[in-house]
Amino acid sequence: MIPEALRQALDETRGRRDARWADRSVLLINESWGELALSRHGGHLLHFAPRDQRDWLWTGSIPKAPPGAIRGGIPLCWPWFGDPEDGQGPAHGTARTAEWQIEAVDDAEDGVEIHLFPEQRLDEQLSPRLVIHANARRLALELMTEHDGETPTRLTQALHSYFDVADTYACRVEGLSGARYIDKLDGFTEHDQVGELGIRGALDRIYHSSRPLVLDDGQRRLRIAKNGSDSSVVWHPGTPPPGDVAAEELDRFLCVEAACTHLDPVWLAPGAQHRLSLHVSLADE
Ligand SMILES: O=P(O)(O)OC[C@H]1O[C@H](O)[C@H](O)[C@@H](O)[C@@H]1O
Repeated sequence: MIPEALRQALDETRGRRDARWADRSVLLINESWGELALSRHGGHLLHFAPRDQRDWLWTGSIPKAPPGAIRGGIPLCWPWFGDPEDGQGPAHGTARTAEWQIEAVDDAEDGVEIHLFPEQRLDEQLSPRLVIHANARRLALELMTEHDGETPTRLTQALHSYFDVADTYACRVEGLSGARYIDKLDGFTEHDQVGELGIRGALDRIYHSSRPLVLDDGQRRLRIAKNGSDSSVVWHPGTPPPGDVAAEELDRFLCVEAACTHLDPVWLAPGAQHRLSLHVSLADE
């Protein structure tokens, strides 16, 4: 599910073109393999759907005006996840509200490969780059971080994917059984997941897990795999919805995020690199 104006703009797109949506510059792609929409504000993937399939990602219809962050798609939480340790700066870091430059849009694997980097320096020592791979069978994102400074430094981050679902409260997330998690809605207490995870209401959990997951919404099963991440965050705000989520859209998404949180921060030495990646495909194919 994506906003009507974005839907219309995609319907009017043949091939690849630049357009405006919600006061942002977006790249729209509508090709034989499928569709994609990418905002330069935030380096933020807003939409992906293989040809003749339901949307894989959800983006809300009442986005905040820039420089506010967009609710939906795949926000880039970088160079920290959640609140900053020193209390300085916005939740989830500076990348999701920065302007990103699209460096290349290449044909690859019967689909597209898009390379991006931020227009301005976002951290004193760390520099990110993003590569998006999309075709009829899969969506993959790689968020690369390079340490080009002089002292060891700590990174937390997330590819904060909002998946489109038929009904949030009918969803099951498979693959977390037995995993230890921190329940942010229960005072950051630790628990063990017993059985598969069903969504019944508001949820904000960090699972200590690197395993591939399956998101089953009763109508579709998406396989969500990752690399370079030992935290899987599962989030849904429940009621009342945040100000930038319409009440009737609240049960149409679930966030399942590939993250490096305070449970598994990445320590980078000068010259070192880290790659966080997310790979989404239909399960059972
Ligand atoms: O409202 P945002 O800053 O976009 O954050 C949305 C959510 O992101 C993550 O999933 C966090 O675990 C949540 O605690 C947070 O509420």
